[in-house]
Amino acid sequence: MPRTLDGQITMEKTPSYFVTREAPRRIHGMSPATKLIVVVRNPVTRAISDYAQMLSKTPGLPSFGTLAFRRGLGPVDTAWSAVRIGLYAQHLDNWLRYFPLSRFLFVSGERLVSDPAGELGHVQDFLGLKRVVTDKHFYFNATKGFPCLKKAQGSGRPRCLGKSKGRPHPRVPEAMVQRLRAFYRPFNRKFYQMTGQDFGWD
Ligand SMILES: Nc1ncnc2c1ncn2[C@@H]1O[C@H](COP(=O)(O)OS(=O)(=O)O)[C@@H](OP(=O)(O)O)[C@H]1O
Repeated sequence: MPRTLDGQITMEKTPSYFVTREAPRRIHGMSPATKLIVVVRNPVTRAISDYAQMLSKTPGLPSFGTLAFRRGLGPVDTAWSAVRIGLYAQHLDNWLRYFPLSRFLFVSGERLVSDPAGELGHVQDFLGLKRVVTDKHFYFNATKGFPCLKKAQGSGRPRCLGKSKGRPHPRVPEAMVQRLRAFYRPFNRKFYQMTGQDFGWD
């Protein structure tokens, strides 16, 4: 990590930290005062999004259903990373052995799309920053189907996230979606209890 002067904040972003067993111990060892921001979205949509990303890198991958369910139709395969990552309560359990809940901010991935300024308001408050980023900074880009920045820093031109963000998802049969929803429900409920936040996925 780069050195941080007084008045500066160093940020590091890696999605896999949240699900990496050794990460909480190591990060706590580096600084127990670290603030932790976790963006979570409906684990079913998350799994499909993850699969879309895998498919973009490995065309010809087996179907979503083949990977998500053992023997194609059997129980949900929690060994598959796209499924396992969505077990947020289990991952959080591992972190809470090292950090109290007060060091976490959980950002709703859904609200980050529907109300980016609102979610970033919480982020700024959590970090003890003045609310500099507001709804004035965003517009909804109908082509992209997502909010984008009105002016990117340094260029003054609008800026959307890249092609790998906000990709179309492959169609997954509704029955599979429902089975996954039912599978995640108890884990989601536990996560709502642990965080004191209802993310509205059920
Ligand atoms: N403003 C805006 N523009 C585009 N995309 C947005 C935006 N806000 C949130 N998202 C959601 O971000 C999802 C991709 O983020 P990831 O966490 O998968 O990215 S990464 O793991 O850091 O590569 C991506 O997921 P997919 O839609 O499944 O591609 C988006 O839903």
